Amino acid sequence: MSEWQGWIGREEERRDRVDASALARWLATLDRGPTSDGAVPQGFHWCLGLPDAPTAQLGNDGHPRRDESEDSFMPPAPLPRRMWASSEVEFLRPLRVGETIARRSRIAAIAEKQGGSGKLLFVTIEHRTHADDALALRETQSIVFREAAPPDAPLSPPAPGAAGFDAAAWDAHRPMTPNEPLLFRYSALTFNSHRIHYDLPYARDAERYRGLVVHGPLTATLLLDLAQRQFGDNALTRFAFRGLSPAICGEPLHLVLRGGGDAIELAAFAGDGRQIMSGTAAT
Ligand SMILES: CC(C)(COP(=O)(O)OP(=O)(O)OC[C@H]1O[C@@H](n2cnc3c(N)ncnc32)[C@H](O)[C@@H]1OP(=O)(O)O)[C@@H](O)C(=O)NCCC(=O)NCCSC(=O)C[C@](C)(O)C(=O)O
Repeated sequence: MSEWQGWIGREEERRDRVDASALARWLATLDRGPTSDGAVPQGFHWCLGLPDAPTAQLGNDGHPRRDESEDSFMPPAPLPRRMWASSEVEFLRPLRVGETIARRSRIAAIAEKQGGSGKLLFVTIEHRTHADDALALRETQSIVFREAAPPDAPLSPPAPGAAGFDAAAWDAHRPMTPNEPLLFRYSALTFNSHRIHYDLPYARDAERYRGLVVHGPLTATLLLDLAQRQFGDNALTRFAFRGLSPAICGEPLHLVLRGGGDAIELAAFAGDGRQIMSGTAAT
């Protein structure tokens, strides 16, 4: 039996409210206007039910410390470098300003794997989000913990090559460059104090990234935004994404999609063609 068996099934519940001011800040962060019907655009749910551990209880990476205690929801992964690996979201009904949110989360699986980059520990969490007592969203999220990088490890991802990105194969393309203010605003919106997103010496020296890392849910939110510009606000019934390689702040990011109906393909690429994220969705 895995040493993690006792953590499977552990649950937590967080309560929140869809707040008009938070929504206004989210829309400003994404450079977009409100929806025509007043509902909250898809992607905003990642700003709800946030971790609120006191600052004194944060670990070296800026996340709430993970330990064996009864109040710790996340298992005490011995691997220090945390990343958001993937998510599968089902949108059952749009959220509206003023609604009361209850999100129940459950540790569904913990799996050790050997990856090309070293030892990996995947923690899979199932979330159920109710808005005014109606089930509005289901999400299965995977967080990955990676082993420490030796202090002289080459910075990752490798410096951009020259190949370039080809937009011709896609139906919609939004080029952009995530910058420090965008990353700061997204960290603030999600109350995420993970240092890889704002502390360059830490990101480079402790975790061996080439620069500040763009949040996985921010890239996913930008893809959802692209899809909603194409198909309409709250048009998607499901969205799944997988982080393939870190996006670096200050470097070009190409957000693309193609297809329609139940066969929408989404992706994010770096300027040199390195794929950052893959995704699928359906209307
Ligand atoms: C995760 C890395 C290190 C693995 O890269 P690797 O080369 O070591 O692994 P691999 O050899 O490609 O795969 C090994 C195994 O892992 C699985 N696997 C591999 N990748 C995934 C994935 N994404 N989701 C689910 N499973 C995955 C893969 O299927 C395989 O399983 P198998 O042995 O059973 O066949 C690499 O893919 C990578 O760097 N991805 C980018 C992640 C990223 O940039 N996330 C966003 C930034 S971090 C963040 O936003 C944080 C936040 C918001 O602050 C916060 O803490 O919550």
